[in-house]
Amino acid sequence: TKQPQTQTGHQPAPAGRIMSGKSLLLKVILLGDGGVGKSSLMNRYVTDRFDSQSFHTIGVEFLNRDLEVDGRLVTLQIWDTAGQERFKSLRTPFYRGADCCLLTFAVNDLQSFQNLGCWKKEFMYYSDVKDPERFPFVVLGNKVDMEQREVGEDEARAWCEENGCCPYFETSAKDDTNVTAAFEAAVREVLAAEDQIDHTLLSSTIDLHGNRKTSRTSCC
Ligand SMILES: Nc1nc2c(ncn2[C@@H]2O[C@H](COP(=O)(O)OP(=O)(O)OP(=O)(O)O)[C@@H](O)[C@H]2O)c(=O)[nH]1
Repeated sequence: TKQPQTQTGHQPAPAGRIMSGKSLLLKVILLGDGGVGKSSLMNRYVTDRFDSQSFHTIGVEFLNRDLEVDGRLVTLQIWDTAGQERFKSLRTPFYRGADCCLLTFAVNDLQSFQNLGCWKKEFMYYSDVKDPERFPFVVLGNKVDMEQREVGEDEARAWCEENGCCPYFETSAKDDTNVTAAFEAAVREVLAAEDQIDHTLLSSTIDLHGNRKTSRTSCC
């Protein structure tokens, strides 16, 4: 059984990597159309509950959960945003300081899948991401418990490959399918991106003019 430590709030997290006690504090943000199940995924992961009557989010909310990934203690601060267009100005100020973005759609809603690119663009526009090519995204195809699908798994995986080779998870907040795996993957993506930066800095060279030279490897 899960024994999460939770905390709720409505203040933006400070930007940058900070420690919460002995654990690393990571901010992940859930984006996607209204009704795809962002709040349900966060609540399933942190409180192990599912509400079939959940209300639309207004603005943003966050919950914390402590976990250990590959021997590292992490406090995951999960930000759930309002997917409805009318709440755009309330959610975008909270994109800053995110360490990972979880782009979410519902597999029974083609439009929500087609909008993934818009969500990615919106995130990149309002966040303070320094290196867009290395920023970690994870894609979640939610509601896989529903019988009628409008988006196939292959189609979703192809989109992920074309859009930065981001990991893809088919989830159900209702049945608790792949929810833990998806959030843990987000943490691993952040840690891997940091390791890559460290590695790049270590392996880079300074040329005669004082410029740092690095060679970039493919993400796939
Ligand atoms: N069958 C099924 N229903 C789900 C699942 N996840 C969420 N729902 C339902 O879908 C509806 C919308 O879920 P929310 O979690 O509120 O969606 P949201 O993306 O947070 O919506 P906004 O707050 O408007 O952005 C609710 O009725 C949920 O119970 C799932 O995995 N399977």
